[in-house]
Amino acid sequence: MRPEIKICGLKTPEAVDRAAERGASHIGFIFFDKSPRNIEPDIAGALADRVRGRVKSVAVTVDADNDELDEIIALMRPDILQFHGKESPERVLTIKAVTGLPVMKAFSIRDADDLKRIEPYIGIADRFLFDAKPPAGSDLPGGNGVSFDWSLLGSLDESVDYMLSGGLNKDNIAAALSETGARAIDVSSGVESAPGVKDLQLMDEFFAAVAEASRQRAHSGSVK
Ligand SMILES: O=C(O)c1ccccc1N[C@@H]1O[C@H](COP(=O)(O)O)[C@@H](O)[C@H]1O
Repeated sequence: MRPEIKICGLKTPEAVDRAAERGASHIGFIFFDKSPRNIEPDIAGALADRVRGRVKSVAVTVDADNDELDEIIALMRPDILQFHGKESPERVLTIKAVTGLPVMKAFSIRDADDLKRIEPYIGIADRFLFDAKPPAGSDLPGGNGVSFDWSLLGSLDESVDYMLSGGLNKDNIAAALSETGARAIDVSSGVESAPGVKDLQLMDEFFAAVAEASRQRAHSGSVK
């Protein structure tokens, strides 16, 4: 079965429309000043409106305060909040209760201990997102185009619902799916021609690579 696909860091109508045409399940908008993908909430709202009801929109924030979240929710009207910082389980719980929105909590993974950090969030976060640790010196907690050791996910309980992220692209997505059996994937810089610039051709090639990998896996009878 084809995984859910989130295309993250969108900034143009063309890229939003192409993601929807190709069957993206989610589109993500980045609210982080230092990111080349940073976008204003009202612009993100207008972009999300193009596909509202067909593709879920995700607001990606990093330790955002209440005022920032209020503004994003009012102007963008996201379907899901993605927390990509050090938000505590209590913070996730509070924001869910106050906003009524589902929260996807991101974790950066390098070793098995990093995966243990999800434990206090089980039953609180609606989904997890596993990304790589940022390279030394990076200003960004995500969107760095680097992968982690996917075999680490083999230790996860089947019931843990997650999106696989970090350095995915058309050339490695088949291996990533085969190794992890991920039911949802997230890509940003792997479909860009330059930081923050989505490339429609690379997006097409990514969707095609996912479709081909999914066909192969169905053909081989893989259940992972
Ligand atoms: O993309 C960013 O600039 C960003 C900034 C701050 C927090 C998260 C960010 N991106 C997230 O990281 C994943 C992985 O990106 P990539 O595919 O490795 O480039 C991306 O999908 C966003 O969810």
